[in-house]
Amino acid sequence: MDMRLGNGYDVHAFTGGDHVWLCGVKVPHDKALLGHSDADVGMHALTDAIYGALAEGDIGRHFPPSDPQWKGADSRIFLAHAVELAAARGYRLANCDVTLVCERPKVGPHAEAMRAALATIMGVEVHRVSVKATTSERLGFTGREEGIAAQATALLVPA
Ligand SMILES: Nc1ccn([C@@H]2O[C@H](COP(=O)(O)O)[C@@H](O)[C@H]2O)c(=O)n1
Ligand SMILES: C[C@@]1(CO)OP(=O)(O)OP(=O)(O)OC[C@H]1O
Repeated sequence: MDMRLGNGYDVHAFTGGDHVWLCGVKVPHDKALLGHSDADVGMHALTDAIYGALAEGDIGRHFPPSDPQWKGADSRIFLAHAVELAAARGYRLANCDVTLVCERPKVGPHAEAMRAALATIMGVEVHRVSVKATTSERLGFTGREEGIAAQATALLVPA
Protein backbone atom coordinates (compact mmCIF):
# COMPACT_ATOMS: atom_id res chain seq x y z
CA MET A 1 0.00 0.00 0.00
CA ASP A 2 1.11 3.57 -0.68
CA MET A 3 1.45 6.39 1.79
CA ARG A 4 -1.32 9.00 1.43
CA LEU A 5 -1.22 12.78 1.93
CA GLY A 6 -4.21 15.02 2.65
CA ASN A 7 -4.89 18.65 3.35
CA GLY A 8 -7.75 20.43 5.08
CA TYR A 9 -8.90 24.02 5.43
CA ASP A 10 -11.68 25.54 7.54
CA VAL A 11 -12.97 28.91 8.69
CA HIS A 12 -15.34 29.85 11.51
CA ALA A 13 -16.67 33.32 12.23
CA PHE A 14 -16.50 35.00 15.61
CA THR A 15 -19.59 35.72 17.65
CA GLY A 16 -20.11 36.87 21.22
CA GLY A 17 -18.70 34.70 23.98
CA ASP A 18 -15.88 34.12 26.40
CA HIS A 19 -13.90 31.18 24.98
CA VAL A 20 -13.00 29.34 21.79
CA TRP A 21 -12.30 25.65 21.27
CA LEU A 22 -9.05 25.24 19.34
CA CYS A 23 -7.51 21.80 18.68
CA GLY A 24 -9.36 20.31 21.64
CA VAL A 25 -8.37 23.02 24.12
CA LYS A 26 -10.77 25.53 25.69
CA VAL A 27 -9.01 28.87 25.27
CA PRO A 28 -10.38 31.89 27.17
CA HIS A 29 -11.14 34.74 24.76
CA ASP A 30 -13.42 37.77 24.49
CA LYS A 31 -15.32 36.14 21.59
CA ALA A 32 -16.54 32.66 20.63
CA LEU A 33 -16.58 30.84 17.29
CA LEU A 34 -19.88 30.26 15.54
CA GLY A 35 -20.67 26.79 14.17
CA HIS A 36 -23.18 23.99 14.02
CA SER A 37 -20.79 22.00 16.23
CA ASP A 38 -18.40 23.41 18.87
CA ALA A 39 -16.67 25.18 15.93
CA ASP A 40 -13.19 23.82 16.68
CA VAL A 41 -11.75 25.12 13.44
CA GLY A 42 -8.32 23.50 13.88
CA MET A 43 -9.79 20.09 14.59
CA HIS A 44 -12.10 20.39 11.57
CA ALA A 45 -9.17 21.21 9.26
CA LEU A 46 -7.23 18.21 10.60
CA THR A 47 -10.26 15.92 10.26
CA ASP A 48 -10.65 17.03 6.64
CA ALA A 49 -6.94 16.42 6.00
CA ILE A 50 -7.39 12.79 7.09
CA TYR A 51 -10.57 12.34 5.03
CA GLY A 52 -8.68 13.93 2.13
CA ALA A 53 -5.78 11.50 2.46
CA LEU A 54 -8.30 8.66 2.27
CA ALA A 55 -10.24 10.32 -0.61
CA GLU A 56 -13.27 9.97 1.68
CA GLY A 57 -14.83 13.37 1.04
CA ASP A 58 -15.09 15.91 3.83
CA ILE A 59 -16.45 16.44 7.32
CA GLY A 60 -19.81 17.69 6.03
CA ARG A 61 -20.32 14.46 4.09
CA HIS A 62 -19.84 12.33 7.21
CA PHE A 63 -21.49 14.76 9.66
CA PRO A 64 -23.99 16.90 7.70
CA PRO A 65 -24.57 20.37 9.14
CA SER A 66 -28.27 19.81 8.34
CA ASP A 67 -28.38 16.93 10.88
CA PRO A 68 -29.55 18.19 14.31
CA GLN A 69 -27.63 15.29 15.88
CA TRP A 70 -24.40 17.31 15.43
CA LYS A 71 -25.74 20.58 16.90
CA GLY A 72 -23.19 21.67 19.48
CA ALA A 73 -21.26 18.41 18.95
CA ASP A 74 -17.83 17.87 20.44
CA SER A 75 -15.46 17.92 17.43
CA ARG A 76 -13.44 15.09 18.97
CA ILE A 77 -16.17 12.81 17.57
CA PHE A 78 -15.31 13.91 14.01
CA LEU A 79 -11.53 13.50 14.36
CA ALA A 80 -11.88 10.12 16.07
CA HIS A 81 -14.14 8.96 13.23
CA ALA A 82 -11.61 9.98 10.56
CA VAL A 83 -8.82 8.11 12.37
CA GLU A 84 -11.05 5.02 12.77
CA LEU A 85 -11.83 5.13 9.05
CA ALA A 86 -8.09 5.33 8.30
CA ALA A 87 -7.47 2.29 10.53
CA ALA A 88 -10.30 0.39 8.83
CA ARG A 89 -8.56 1.08 5.50
CA GLY A 90 -5.25 -0.18 6.94
CA TYR A 91 -3.61 3.19 7.63
CA ARG A 92 -2.15 5.01 10.65
CA LEU A 93 -1.12 8.64 11.04
CA ALA A 94 2.60 9.21 10.39
CA ASN A 95 2.40 12.91 11.22
CA CYS A 96 0.18 15.96 10.91
CA ASP A 97 0.67 19.71 10.97
CA VAL A 98 -2.01 22.30 11.81
CA THR A 99 -1.68 26.07 11.28
CA LEU A 100 -4.16 28.40 12.99
CA VAL A 101 -4.53 31.85 11.44
CA CYS A 102 -5.67 34.56 13.85
CA GLU A 103 -4.43 37.74 15.48
CA ARG A 104 -5.94 36.61 18.78
CA PRO A 105 -6.06 34.53 20.85
CA LYS A 106 -2.36 33.86 21.03
CA VAL A 107 -1.86 30.17 20.37
CA GLY A 108 1.74 29.80 21.55
CA PRO A 109 0.91 29.42 25.27
CA HIS A 110 -1.61 26.65 24.42
CA ALA A 111 0.22 24.88 21.59
CA GLU A 112 1.64 22.05 23.70
CA ALA A 113 -1.77 21.35 25.28
CA MET A 114 -3.29 21.31 21.77
CA ARG A 115 -0.69 18.84 20.51
CA ALA A 116 -1.36 16.60 23.50
CA ALA A 117 -5.15 16.80 23.06
CA LEU A 118 -5.00 15.94 19.35
CA ALA A 119 -2.50 13.11 19.95
CA THR A 120 -4.78 11.60 22.61
CA ILE A 121 -7.85 11.71 20.36
CA MET A 122 -5.92 10.14 17.47
CA GLY A 123 -4.15 7.57 19.67
CA VAL A 124 -0.66 8.58 18.50
CA GLU A 125 2.51 9.90 20.11
CA VAL A 126 2.77 13.67 20.56
CA HIS A 127 5.84 13.88 18.31
CA ARG A 128 3.57 13.05 15.37
CA VAL A 129 1.44 16.18 15.94
CA SER A 130 2.39 19.78 15.19
CA VAL A 131 0.29 22.86 16.00
CA LYS A 132 1.45 26.33 15.08
CA ALA A 133 -0.03 29.75 14.38
CA THR A 134 0.42 32.87 12.37
CA THR A 135 -1.29 36.23 12.22
CA SER A 136 -2.23 37.66 8.84
CA GLU A 137 -0.58 40.95 9.68
CA ARG A 138 -4.03 42.50 10.31
CA LEU A 139 -5.03 41.87 6.66
CA GLY A 140 -8.30 40.31 5.54
CA PHE A 141 -11.05 38.73 7.65
CA THR A 142 -8.63 37.08 10.04
CA GLY A 143 -6.69 40.33 10.34
CA ARG A 144 -9.90 42.20 11.21
CA GLU A 145 -10.61 39.52 13.83
CA GLU A 146 -13.86 38.48 12.15
CA GLY A 147 -12.98 34.80 12.40
CA ILE A 148 -10.26 32.15 12.54
CA ALA A 149 -8.91 30.09 9.64
CA ALA A 150 -7.07 26.80 9.95
CA GLN A 151 -5.07 24.70 7.54
CA ALA A 152 -3.84 21.14 8.12
CA THR A 153 -1.79 18.44 6.45
CA ALA A 154 -1.85 14.76 7.37
CA LEU A 155 0.31 11.89 6.15
CA LEU A 156 -1.07 8.35 6.43
CA VAL A 157 1.12 5.28 6.12
CA PRO A 158 0.27 1.57 6.09
CA ALA A 159 -0.45 0.38 9.66
N1 LIG B 1 -2.61 33.72 17.05
C1 LIG B 1 -1.27 33.65 17.03
C2 LIG B 1 -0.51 34.20 16.03
C3 LIG B 1 0.86 34.13 16.09
N2 LIG B 1 1.44 33.50 17.12
C4 LIG B 1 2.94 33.45 17.24
O1 LIG B 1 3.51 34.67 16.86
C5 LIG B 1 4.47 34.48 15.84
C6 LIG B 1 4.54 35.65 14.90
O2 LIG B 1 3.34 35.74 14.15
P1 LIG B 1 3.44 36.40 12.69
O3 LIG B 1 2.08 36.33 12.12
O4 LIG B 1 3.89 37.79 12.92
O5 LIG B 1 4.42 35.60 11.91
C7 LIG B 1 4.08 33.17 15.17
O6 LIG B 1 5.16 32.56 14.54
C8 LIG B 1 3.56 32.39 16.35
O7 LIG B 1 4.65 31.84 17.05
C9 LIG B 1 0.68 32.94 18.11
O8 LIG B 1 1.19 32.35 19.07
N3 LIG B 1 -0.66 33.04 18.05
C1 LIG C 1 -18.69 20.10 11.63
C2 LIG C 1 -20.08 20.38 11.13
C3 LIG C 1 -21.02 19.38 11.83
O1 LIG C 1 -22.31 19.48 11.41
O2 LIG C 1 -20.57 21.67 11.46
P1 LIG C 1 -19.79 23.07 11.77
O3 LIG C 1 -19.50 23.19 13.24
O4 LIG C 1 -20.61 24.18 11.23
O5 LIG C 1 -18.39 23.03 11.06
P2 LIG C 1 -17.93 23.08 9.53
O6 LIG C 1 -16.46 23.23 9.55
O7 LIG C 1 -18.66 24.16 8.81
O8 LIG C 1 -18.24 21.61 8.94
C4 LIG C 1 -19.56 21.18 8.69
C5 LIG C 1 -20.19 20.17 9.60
O9 LIG C 1 -19.80 18.88 9.23
